[in-house]
Amino acid sequence: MQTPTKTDADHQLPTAIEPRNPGMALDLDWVRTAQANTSAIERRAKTLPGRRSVKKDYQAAWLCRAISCIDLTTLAGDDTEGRVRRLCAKAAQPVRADILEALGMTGLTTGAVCVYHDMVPTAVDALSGTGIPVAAVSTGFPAGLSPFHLRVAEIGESVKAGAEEIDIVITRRHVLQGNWQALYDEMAAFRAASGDAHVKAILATGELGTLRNVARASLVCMMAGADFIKTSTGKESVNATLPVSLVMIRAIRDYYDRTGYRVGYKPAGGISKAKDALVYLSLMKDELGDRWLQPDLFRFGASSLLGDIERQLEHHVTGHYSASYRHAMA
Ligand SMILES: O=C[C@H](O)COP(=O)(O)O
Repeated sequence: MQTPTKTDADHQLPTAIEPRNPGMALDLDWVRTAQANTSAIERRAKTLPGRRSVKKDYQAAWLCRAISCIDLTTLAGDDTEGRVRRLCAKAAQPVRADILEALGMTGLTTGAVCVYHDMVPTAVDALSGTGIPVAAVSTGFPAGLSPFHLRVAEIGESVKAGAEEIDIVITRRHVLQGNWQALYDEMAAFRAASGDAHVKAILATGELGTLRNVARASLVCMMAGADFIKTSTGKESVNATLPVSLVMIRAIRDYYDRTGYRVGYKPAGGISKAKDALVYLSLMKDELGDRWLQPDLFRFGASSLLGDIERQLEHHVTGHYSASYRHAMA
């Protein structure tokens, strides 16, 4: 794995986000021919975790890169303004100042803060002046089964409240019934309602039945203008996995090869260990190349990953874990 240098401005601050994917007409022939060879995908996925050892010296730089790609998330029924403000403070200073100083790193922030619509004004206020965007999960998250006009209206409300990124959830039924036109129309309407905001399409892959459905739904959402495709809400019983990631990443590659537009990728749900973050970064680099290692094209949707990365960075810098960490792990 190539090493990002500590002076690399790319991982100092998230890249400004512009809507980039204009979408295209629904190409049903392309959708229907999209396949996923499940056993080949699963074989390849099994080789990923142990295949690359990132040299220790490089690890800290890669972990900082991972931080810059986190959508730091709280999506709980008991979220409060206080919790969201603490999360935003953490997004603006994700790692203790002494650790960052020892790493020679400045200006490191997470990629975004991700909250429910109701918490958008609080997050926008708390992040004011930091340059960190707020991502809102809209459209009746997580099931996405509220009336269609309300889902569209919720997007408009989130944008009005200051969300610069909108994470929409698709109707799984459209995928399970192979109703690609309905999925395309839904996604296109969500894209239009988002205006200039950046749109991430949550496929809820754990509920789509097959990897082939994941491949097809990925293509349709990109055709309808999604700027990112995202695995999961974090609320399904199966969330981000490596096989699903391979399928979605390869759909992104096919879409880029055919249209010239780069769509981002966001694995979300259950990613909580620094070593898993390194596997995902390595997967992105292998399958899509360095350009997809920037926060405008890659995000982790994660509520607890940052804590583990911070502990690993502390260990890297001081050679030991804090007493509270040792106590917790004892
Ligand atoms: O989109 C983000 C996910 O909801 C976060 O899931 P997590 O709490 O398992 O990290």
